[in-house]
Amino acid sequence: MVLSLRDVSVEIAGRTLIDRLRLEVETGQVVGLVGPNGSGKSTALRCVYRALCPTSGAVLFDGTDLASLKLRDSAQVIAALTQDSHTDLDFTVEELVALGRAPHIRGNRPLNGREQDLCREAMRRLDIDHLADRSVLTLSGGERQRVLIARALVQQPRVLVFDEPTNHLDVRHQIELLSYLRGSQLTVLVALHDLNLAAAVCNRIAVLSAGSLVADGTPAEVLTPELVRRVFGVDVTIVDHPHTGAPQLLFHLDPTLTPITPSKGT
Ligand SMILES: Nc1ncnc2c1ncn2[C@@H]1O[C@H](COP(=O)(O)OP(=O)(O)OP(=O)(O)O)[C@@H](O)[C@H]1O
Repeated sequence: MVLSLRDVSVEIAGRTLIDRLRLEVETGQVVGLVGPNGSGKSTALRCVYRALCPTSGAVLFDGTDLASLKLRDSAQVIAALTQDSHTDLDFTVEELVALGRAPHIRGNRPLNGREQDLCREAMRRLDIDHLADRSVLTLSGGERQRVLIARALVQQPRVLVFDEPTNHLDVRHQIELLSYLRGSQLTVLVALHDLNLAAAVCNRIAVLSAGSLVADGTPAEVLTPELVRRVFGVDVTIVDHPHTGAPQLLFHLDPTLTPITPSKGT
């Protein structure tokens, strides 16, 4: 087990955001974290990439409590793409991607030839090689997201922690990214809102609701109409994907929801 969340709880200002979360991620698996807004997905991931310390419980990497490792050592093995990833500094795309090597570099050593090849390969894979000399400040949301993903890949981590990596990406780049993650043999813990993408890419899906784990299993085990109704409050019909057999959710629109109109006399 490469990554193991053992009864992780997070309390902030007297409120329990995560309640005794137990989650295992095996080497080479893609594990999806899904749940409604505010259910605690980002909070759980923050404990893994160490932006937060659990109030109780522990996150183990290869059996070692992450809290006992230097930040630099854990950054060598865990790379994160987060909701808080900033790109508000005037770096070029090439420079920002190269920063992914920072945890592996002592002092001001320049990237060696192998590392430069790695950066070029990541930029090619993420379809941003043509943007290499552009300032990241001038990029579109999807281009910026792809730069941050490339930076995480050149870190060559043992575990990738991705918080909504498909944000801003058009459908082709979403499919390319998730196909890459699925085929890469990388160990990935990824928060996703799109349940159909989660079903297509994840070996396992863990479902959070109000800070608690309410289901954990294969997509077919977890994504049932009952669970989707109970956790997300929407009705779905579930069919098997004709090529892969993965569950696909067909959502029912709610005909009782009507537009908001101003009340008379206001
Ligand atoms: N620093 C904080 N202080 C107080 N409350 C917080 C803090 N960080 C998160 N929360 C609250 O904890 C809950 C879980 O937030 P979190 O961002 O983990 O949810 P999420 O499942 O990632 O949501 P979303 O799908 O909207 O991104 C939310 O109600 C949020 O308002």
